[in-house]
Amino acid sequence: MTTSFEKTPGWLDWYAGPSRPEFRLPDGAVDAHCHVFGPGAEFPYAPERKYTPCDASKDQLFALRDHLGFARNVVVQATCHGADNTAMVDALRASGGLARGVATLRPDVTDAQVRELHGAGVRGVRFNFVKRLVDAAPKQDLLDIVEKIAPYGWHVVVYFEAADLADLRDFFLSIPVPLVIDHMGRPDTAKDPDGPDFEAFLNFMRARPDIWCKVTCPERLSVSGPPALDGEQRAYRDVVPFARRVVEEFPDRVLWGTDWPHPNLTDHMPDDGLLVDFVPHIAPTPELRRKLLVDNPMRLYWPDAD
Ligand SMILES: O=C(O)c1cc(C(=O)O)oc(=O)c1
Repeated sequence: MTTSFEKTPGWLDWYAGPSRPEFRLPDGAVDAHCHVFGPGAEFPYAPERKYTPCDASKDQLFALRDHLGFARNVVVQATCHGADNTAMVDALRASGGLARGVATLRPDVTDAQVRELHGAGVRGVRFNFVKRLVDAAPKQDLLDIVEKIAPYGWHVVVYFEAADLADLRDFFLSIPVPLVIDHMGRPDTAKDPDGPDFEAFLNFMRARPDIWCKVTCPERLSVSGPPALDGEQRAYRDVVPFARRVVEEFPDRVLWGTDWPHPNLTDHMPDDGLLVDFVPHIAPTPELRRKLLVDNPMRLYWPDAD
């Protein structure tokens, strides 16, 4: 049986034929936030999904990895697959150890299932608080999940909007495993990077030494652009001061990734080669770049690698 899906109206497909980055990634660089979508005919999208994407397969992801010069991927379960981690796990298994994963779990997940995911390369669970992407889960359910993953040394990836941090902060701090924040907690980049809102985010990061941050998604966070298209080397300038503050204050707990295939962008689809060229602007020294792209993700996802 062939299953076909109709993309959400206005869906922007990932950028075909990205440029080769001018910035040469350090050896062993990890794309620490990316997704696979389906293909829907093989790995159907979840009935409870809030969007239906274009397909973005593991082979296409691995081709992008090689083209951009990354060595490894961290594949984060996309919400369009709900808690069915099959497509993500299939990518991990096909990667020959070059991909780790972050899963979505339900509270009734069994220890045997967590163990199997661990064996496939999953090292974290994602809790999503972005209302346009998921319906809210009861906090107790999330804490029950934490109890099940903690023995495996996993972390919790949290995705939330800046405006919700004040309400979520105490809950986050009650989670007894490391936390990884998606997309810098989605700051409003029209505001002052030195103002009280971003300071509240930085203060949250200061609250515990095991809170990590992905300084990702300038294409999502930028208000004034310009977009990473047509060779633009000064893309998303308004996001730079935010990301740079995080990288400079927390050099040992920042991660970077492409966010390919960039779900739910509505304005433009970036050239991923030019997105890689954004990195030196937020991590201005070779040492910061090595930490961001190699040392930190390796410590979190491949701690046993040589
Ligand atoms: O902002 C988004 O729309 C988004 C969605 C997803 C997902 O659907 O999993 O993941 C992301 O990292 C970002």
